[in-house]
Amino acid sequence: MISSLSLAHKRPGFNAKNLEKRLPPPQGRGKPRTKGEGSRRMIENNVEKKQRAVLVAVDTGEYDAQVSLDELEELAVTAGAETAAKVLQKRGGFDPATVIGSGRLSEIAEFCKGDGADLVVFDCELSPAQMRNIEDACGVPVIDRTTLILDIFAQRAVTAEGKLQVELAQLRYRLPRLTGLGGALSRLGGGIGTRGPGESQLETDRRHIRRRIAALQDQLAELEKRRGLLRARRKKEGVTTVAIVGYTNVGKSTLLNALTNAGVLVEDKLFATLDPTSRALSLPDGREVLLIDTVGLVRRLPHQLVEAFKSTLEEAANADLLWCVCDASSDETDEQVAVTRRLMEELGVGDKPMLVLLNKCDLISEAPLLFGERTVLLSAKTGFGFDDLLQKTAAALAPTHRRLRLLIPYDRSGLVNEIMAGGKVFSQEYTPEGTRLDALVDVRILHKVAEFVLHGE
Ligand SMILES: Nc1nc2c(ncn2[C@@H]2O[C@H](COP(=O)(O)OP(=O)(O)OP(=O)(O)O)[C@@H](O)[C@H]2O)c(=O)[nH]1
Ligand SMILES: [Mg+2]
Repeated sequence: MISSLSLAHKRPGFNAKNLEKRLPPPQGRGKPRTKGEGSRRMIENNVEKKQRAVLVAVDTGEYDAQVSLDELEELAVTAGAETAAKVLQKRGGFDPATVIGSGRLSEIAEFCKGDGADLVVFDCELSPAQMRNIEDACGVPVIDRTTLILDIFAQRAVTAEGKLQVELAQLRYRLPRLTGLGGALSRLGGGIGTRGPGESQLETDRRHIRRRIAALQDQLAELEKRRGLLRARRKKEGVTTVAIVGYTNVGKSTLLNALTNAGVLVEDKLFATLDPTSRALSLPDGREVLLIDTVGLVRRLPHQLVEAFKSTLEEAANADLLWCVCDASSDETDEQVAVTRRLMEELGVGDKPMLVLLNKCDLISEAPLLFGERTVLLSAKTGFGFDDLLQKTAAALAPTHRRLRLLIPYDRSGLVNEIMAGGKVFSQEYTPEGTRLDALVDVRILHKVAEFVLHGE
């Protein structure tokens, strides 16, 4: 234990501050441990004790590994763990057997065996063999970023569809990783990476899992069909939709709640929202739009998750306008917008009209450089910028209706019914000349009512 710590101090990349700050309590430290004991203890103590995780990233220069590692830490904390140490290793590429170099691996192994940590989380995806090799060396469960995110999703899914989607993604991800994992099944008792609906299924054989996957796909297809019908009906009824998309924890749900009293759970945590909630919102031009909250994004969102949440994200893909919310008080504002744009492109809707909402501006003193015509400076918390947001939203949406004052003669009163059916009437008065209306008229019937428009009122 001591030697691993002092080594850690000397080695660049090992976050010594974290190691010092979050040292495990002295009892039991240095006690020899057999393989598997860690997981048993984890189950016993699961309720009152947080898992202590070593977080590992390899910097191959492909992306900003430090930022990604910091985000991994946030994800681990969200999943209920605490950081025991952070390790960043610069390498030309991943080691095919163990991802990181053998020297660094034995350092981490020593740290784990000395009771410094009971979980190792890798920022990159691990192959089944890599997972097994690292697990054998460290004697504690080893998971990767995808498993971690899936675990958070499993904890947070609320609706039937959300739960099915998470279970499907978990099973698909675990299936190839079950082969030959021998001892690994014993670790499926609890803790990060093992929660969620998949637990009982995982103790049975792969065939059973495959059957379960097929059943889940059927159920989801059924739900997706229903969702599709709903979307088609909305479209037919001419409902305009605005989807709130963006990075996790930027304030999407807070905004929906502030604008519509939706009562969606808001938390200072990643992935508070997994299921789309929609609420009606009135625009200044009198139009009503449907506002849809969506699942938050993270950088390098695992492909399985995009796949799993495709139907949910399709709500965004099918919207008439996107509100891309980002956190103006973060150093990562640009990256948050970029991640969202990339995902929209992946969904094939990169060219959809989009407003960029710079939220949490109550936390900043200067307006960010990003500011422009299609940008709104906003605070979901204080309400600052709401007027601007609604104005720009109305302007960004293709006009479907026009507000008009009309005088419809009684022999054409069929038109009044038509206006009511396709638009909205604000006031109606019966005069000797006919029905006077103040109404939002569907642009598709403008030609029919043009001669009855009252000008100059
Ligand atoms: N200061 C400040 N805090 C805000 C503002 N908007 C949201 N927050 C806080 O940011 C945190 C995250 O808010 P949520 O609305 O849950 O964020 P979200 O984007 O829906 O997050 P996910 O559902 O996890 O993707 C909460 O603690 C909010 O109180 C804002 O305008 N100003
Ligand atoms: Mg939310």
